[in-house]
Amino acid sequence: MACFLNCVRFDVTKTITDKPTSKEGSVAVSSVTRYSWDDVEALTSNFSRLIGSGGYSSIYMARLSSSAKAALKVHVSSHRLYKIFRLELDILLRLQHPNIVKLLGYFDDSEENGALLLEYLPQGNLQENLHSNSKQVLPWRNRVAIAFQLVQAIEHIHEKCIPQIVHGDIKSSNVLLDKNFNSKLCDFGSAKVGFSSMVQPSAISPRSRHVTMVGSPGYTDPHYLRTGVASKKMDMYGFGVVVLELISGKEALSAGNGEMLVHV
Ligand SMILES: Nc1ncnc2c1ncn2[C@@H]1O[C@H](COP(=O)(O)OP(=O)(O)OP(=O)(O)O)[C@@H](O)[C@H]1O
Repeated sequence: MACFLNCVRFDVTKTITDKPTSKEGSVAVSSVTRYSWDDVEALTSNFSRLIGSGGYSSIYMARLSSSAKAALKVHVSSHRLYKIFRLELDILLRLQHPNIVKLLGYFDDSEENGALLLEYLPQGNLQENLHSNSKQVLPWRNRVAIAFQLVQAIEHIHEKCIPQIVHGDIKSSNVLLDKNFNSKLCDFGSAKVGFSSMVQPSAISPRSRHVTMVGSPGYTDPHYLRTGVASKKMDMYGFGVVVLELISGKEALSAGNGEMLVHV
């Protein structure tokens, strides 16, 4: 319990520059807790329960109090991945929307290590709910609501934030579900903000032979793959694939024959 007393509470809106604001007014998370590493260990009971993992991170169950649960996303320790953590942190600090995962706090050593404390979504991600045999079949009304809520989250980052945000990795495993199966978009580690969301990345030069592209097989806009130019359209392409998954119940990329759903 001592750790909670050590937490630094501050108004993050005062520390952030160049923050996107909503066209409906200035929107930013008003208060987010900055934790020490000791706090992180205490919150997760020494990382005792892994609840998810991704390419860059591991996600652990955390407890804020005896009843309140949260999810702690610990980024893999490295200088390169620290930049992804900072990007995701900076974006989440600025976003507040019912269909976007809420940031509760974070740990940042300003060098290589970072962690995000997020609201806990007990029904896991949409991919598991659609394609795992152990899960109940998702009713049609939930599927329609999830599609509608996901596109509202996308509309918010594209049209209501200044500068605009392109998520860059819309896929069913980045859509989390709360206890009532409401959807929350997560994972802003591939996002592009403002001008950078409309330009060709520097890695894509005529002379460069190796091009680093972000994207998930089955969901990536072919135009982005051809040109490297990120745009809002790449998010809409990913959204279209998720809608196909919701309607058909098939995976974006078949584990069996590697066939892409968009080609079926
Ligand atoms: N807030 C949360 N509540 C419950 N589960 C979560 C939460 N955040 C993440 N997860 C679980 O962890 C998985 C990975 O999370 P996330 O996509 O944020 O990680 P990542 O390292 O950025 O992954 P990627 O490989 O897609 O880049 C999710 O698909 C989900 O199953």
